Amino acid sequence: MPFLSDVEINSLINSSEPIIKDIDLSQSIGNINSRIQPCSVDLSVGLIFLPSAEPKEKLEDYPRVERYSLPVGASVRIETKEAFHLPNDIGGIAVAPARVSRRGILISDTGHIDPGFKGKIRLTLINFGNSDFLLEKNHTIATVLLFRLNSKPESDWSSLTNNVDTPYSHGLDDIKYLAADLLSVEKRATHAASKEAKRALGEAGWRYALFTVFIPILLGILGAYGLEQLVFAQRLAKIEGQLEKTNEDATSNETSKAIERISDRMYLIERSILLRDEEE
Ligand SMILES: O=c1ccn([C@H]2C[C@H](O)[C@@H](COP(=O)(O)OP(=O)(O)OP(=O)(O)O)O2)c(=O)[nH]1
Repeated sequence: MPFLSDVEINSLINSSEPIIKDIDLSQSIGNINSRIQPCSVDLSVGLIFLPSAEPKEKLEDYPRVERYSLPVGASVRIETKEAFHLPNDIGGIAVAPARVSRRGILISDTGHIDPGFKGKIRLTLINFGNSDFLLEKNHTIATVLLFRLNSKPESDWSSLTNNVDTPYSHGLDDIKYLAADLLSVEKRATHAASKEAKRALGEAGWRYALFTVFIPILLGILGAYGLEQLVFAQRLAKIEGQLEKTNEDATSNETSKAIERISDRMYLIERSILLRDEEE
């Protein structure tokens, strides 16, 4: 099964019955940006069909655009700009171009193109990367290796489909099965963020209480009993050190333990002041 070279592909595209229509031939073979590569053809984005959170009744109800920034975890259906008009002895294998897959974009249904296939190719793209991926009309989105069969098939795509041109809805009407936000990234991110915010607020609340309530009360007690600061300076230094450590603690569990230790110390200080007062 020999693959077609750039020379063969070029002559079949430029023949009286072109095997690919609507292809941009402004860059000639030998140019890195040429649509015709050594043994393949690059296909580009034509239309972008956006799935909907709520499945719609008709294909026409789904938004279609020529430019779209595909969010992380989202999927779209793409129709190529180019249309195949393959004879019955030429088939193709569609693969994702490296520049697309390197960005974490999975093309879920690249596969074979039947000999005799007539029409545009429809692809499903899912963004598994960590950043939005810009899709735009004329951007390369698939690479197709073309091959010639060793012998003619008894039945090609055209005869399988009763020689009717591939219907517009072919490979598009299943858009209703696509999830708008495949990995529910947005939902999960919001949940994680609100959980983290609650945790942070909880810890901050404790720290705020320590600084604004307990410490002033303690200092008030010290002042009221006229005790020399030197007597308690060492203990206060320990409390401050403990508070600093509390700020650095990574988990709420560690924070709670540190707060417990500080509270115990404060209780002991308070008791020692009261005992001293009774003795006097
Ligand atoms: O990613 C692809 C792969 C193929 N095709 C086209 C060319 C192919 O000749 C035709 C049928 O492909 P396939 O035989 O793989 O699909 P099927 O599920 O067997 O048939 P159908 O799509 O009619 O259900 O669809 C696409 O549009 N997109």
